[in-house]
Amino acid sequence: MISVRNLYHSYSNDDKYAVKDVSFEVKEGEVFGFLGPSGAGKSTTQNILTGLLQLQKGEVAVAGYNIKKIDNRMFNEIGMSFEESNLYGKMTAKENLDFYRKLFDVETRDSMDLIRIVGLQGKENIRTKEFSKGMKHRLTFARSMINNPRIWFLDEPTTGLDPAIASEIKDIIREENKKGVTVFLTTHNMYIADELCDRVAFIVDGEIRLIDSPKSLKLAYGDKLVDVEYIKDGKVLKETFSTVMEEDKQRLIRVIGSHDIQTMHTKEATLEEIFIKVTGRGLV
Ligand SMILES: Nc1ncnc2c1ncn2[C@@H]1O[C@H](COP(=O)(O)OP(=O)(O)OP(=O)(O)O)[C@@H](O)[C@H]1O
Repeated sequence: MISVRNLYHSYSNDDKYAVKDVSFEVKEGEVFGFLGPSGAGKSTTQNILTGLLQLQKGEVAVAGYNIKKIDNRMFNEIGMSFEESNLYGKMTAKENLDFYRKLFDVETRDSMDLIRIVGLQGKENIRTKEFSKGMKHRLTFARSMINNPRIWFLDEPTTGLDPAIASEIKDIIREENKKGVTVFLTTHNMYIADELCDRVAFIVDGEIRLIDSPKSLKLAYGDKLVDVEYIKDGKVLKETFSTVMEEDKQRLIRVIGSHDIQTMHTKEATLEEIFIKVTGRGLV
C-alpha cells in the first residue's frame, strides 16, 4: 500500500537532510508505526507521503499512485489527521465536516455519525473556535475518516487527550483497521505504538535504524527473566530467575513445586528501553 525507496529531504536544499535514505514498505491492512523523538523526521516523511511536501529525491508510491507527480484521485483514498488541528473556527463542528465532505468525489460518511463516534454529540452546533484543544483534535480525527480512506495517516493521534478519550480513539483505530484500513501512524509515544502497531520503524536524525514487530523486538531484546513472588514459612518472598540458565531453571521448578506462588511475571523490555538500546537516544 505504501512503498518508499531511498527517500531524502532537505529543507535547505543542500546536504543537511531532515530525512536521509529512508526505505520501507507498508502492506495492505497493516498498522505501521513511525516511532522517534521530536525532530526525527516523522512529519517530514508523512508530509511527503501525503503530497503536502514536494518529493525531492527517492521513489514513493501510495495506494498505487506515484508521488512524484500527484494525481488528485489519490486524495479520495487517503485520510490524514494532524497533531495541529486546522479547522475553520467560525464554522460549527457540523459545518466543518459538511464543508469537508464536498471536497471529495467519492461517497462520504455522515457528519453527525462521525461526530457521535468521537463523542462530540451535543456540540455539533458550536463554533470550533470555542472548542478545547482535545475537542478540536477529536473533530480533526473524525474528519480524517470522512472519505472512508483505504490508507489512514495519523500524526500523534492521542497526544494531549485525556486517557479515557485516548482509549476511545485507539478503539476506533482498531475497528477501522479490522475493516481493512491500512494505518500509517507517527508518534513518539511508545505505548500507543506498542498497543496498535503490527510493525514499527525506529527513526532518529532522519534515518531508520530498525523495522520489526513489537513482539519480535521484545523477544530479541528482553532480559529473559521471570519475577516470582511465593510464600515460604508464612512470608512472601520475591526472587528473579533467568529462563535460560540451567541452574535458575531448576531452582524455579523447585520453587513452583514446593511453594504457593503469589505472582509470576516475565520481564519484558518496553519499546522505549529497546529504542534506547538500539538508537542510543530517548523518545522525548
Ligand atoms: N518547514 C521546515 N523548515 C526547516 N526545517 C524544518 C521544517 N520542518 C521541519 N524541519 C526540520 O527537519 C527535521 C525533522 O523535523 P520533523 O518535523 O519531520 O520531525 P518530527 O519527527 O516530526 O518531530 P515532531 O515529533 O517534533 O513533530 C528537524 O530538524 C526540523 O527542525
